[in-house]
Amino acid sequence: MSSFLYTIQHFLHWEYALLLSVIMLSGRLVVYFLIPPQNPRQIPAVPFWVTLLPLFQEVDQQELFRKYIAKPLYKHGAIKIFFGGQWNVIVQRSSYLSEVFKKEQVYNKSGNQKKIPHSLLAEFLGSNIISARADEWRSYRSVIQPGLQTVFETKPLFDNAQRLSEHLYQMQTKAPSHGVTIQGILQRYSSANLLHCVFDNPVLSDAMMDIEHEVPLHSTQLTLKRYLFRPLFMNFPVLDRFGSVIASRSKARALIREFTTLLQTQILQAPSKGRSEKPKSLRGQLVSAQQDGVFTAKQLRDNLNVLYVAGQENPQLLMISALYLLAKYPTIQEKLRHEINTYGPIDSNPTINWQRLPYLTATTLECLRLFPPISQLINRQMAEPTWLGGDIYLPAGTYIGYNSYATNRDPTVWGPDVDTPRPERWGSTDEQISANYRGAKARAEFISFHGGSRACLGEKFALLEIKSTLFVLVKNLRWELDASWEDRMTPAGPLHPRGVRIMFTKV
Ligand code: HEM
Repeated sequence: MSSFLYTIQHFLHWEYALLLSVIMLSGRLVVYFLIPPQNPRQIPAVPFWVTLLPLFQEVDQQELFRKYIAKPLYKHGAIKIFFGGQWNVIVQRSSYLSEVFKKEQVYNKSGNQKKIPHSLLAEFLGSNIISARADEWRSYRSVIQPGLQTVFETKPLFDNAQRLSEHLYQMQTKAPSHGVTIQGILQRYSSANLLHCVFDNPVLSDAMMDIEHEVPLHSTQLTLKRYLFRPLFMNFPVLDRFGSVIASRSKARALIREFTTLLQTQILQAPSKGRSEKPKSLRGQLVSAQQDGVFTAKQLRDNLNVLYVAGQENPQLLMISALYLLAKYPTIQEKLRHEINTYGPIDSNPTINWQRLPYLTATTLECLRLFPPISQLINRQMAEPTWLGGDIYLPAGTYIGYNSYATNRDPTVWGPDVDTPRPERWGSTDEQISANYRGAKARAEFISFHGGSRACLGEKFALLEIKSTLFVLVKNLRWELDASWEDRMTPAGPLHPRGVRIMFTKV
């Protein structure tokens, strides 16, 4: 009997201990994850559940921003926000951002490979030119910068844009009662531009524009994006620790390997057929860096992955938003058409004098201001405790980032009509627009391409690409939003119109 009682008591102790541990662990998790840290004390926190809402319901992140984030963020210039399984600080005010961009050694770049090293995102992009810092970054930059800050040809961009406008029109005539879903074709188009102009591969570029046929690089990238950016894993990357027992994460890992191999074979090792390798082409720079021992095989792989993804994805997002804005605001589209038509005829190998197209430049900048493709990014960590702008105490180790969407729409900078597209705000002549653009970037009021020494290296190419695209499309087509498409933005990730459908007619 007594041994029976002992067993029961023992069992109860064991049960209690387990229960207590579970309660304590949950308590610690709640405290760790959900209760914002005390510091920085000077700024408020967005309730943790706001960033988790897209996991549970259909939301529009533009509405979430307006409802829960805009007011405290604009009031304090920075805010605490729960993202990627941890608390971070998002900086919005230009004067604070200028400081962040200038003091690299205090506001250390710290990408996913440091922040969440076990995650699939870290495995995919590793340590690369965007996320690395100090000597490692300088070494990457010495190789990559010459390949990106070269003179790009306009002809391949115009040729591809011409094919794009024909495809869009054909897609429209095949299903005349519905708007064209532009996202997929724009992914192929921006890949084609990047492959031809930056990676010096006209053959693969041509295949990308042949939309009747599948291109493995394109289809694998599409599937990989679907698997990699699952909201649950974006919000709780710690779950990637158990990736080997979660079928969808194993699949994502396999897709990363497949995509990486395709990039290596099709870009770096591709035969030189149809290629007129330029002395400092990005492809050539990368290949030489490995041959000369400047890059290890892993560094080459990580940088190629990030260059392809950033170089393809960001222009694609910008094109989606630009087509959306021009569809929604026909007056701007017509004014642009008028400027382009008065430019006069262009020959088959166009050398465009962009200075004669100020409204096109201003429209491009206005699209970039309203919908920066990288709408929010948190990839810096405090190397030491610092008072940001003398106002906000940031302890060492704090993760900080920026929200370009918020900074680019700051009403104290851009005026009360900040949410309305108005290309005229940039000026009417090329000189005015260039001066305003340079000034807004220098003051960190327009941060779509970031700023300071870590500013985007692809800016020149991206601007040429989007201007060429709009030039040809506006000349050939007129478009409007499909009235049956619900005008809403993506629930999470890069902020842009979700699945936008557009009706095209010939001009
Ligand atoms: C509309 C198009 C683009 C936008 C809006 C854009 C935006 C940005 C932003 C915001 C950053 C800074 C990221 C950070 O804070 O860590 C960046 C960095 C970078 N971007 Fe872009 N990007 C675009 C196109 C491109 C293209 C086409 C390429 C190359 C093919 C490119 C290459 C780079 C590189 C190499 C960096 C790293 C610069 C450094 O840290 O030294 N980008 N870009």
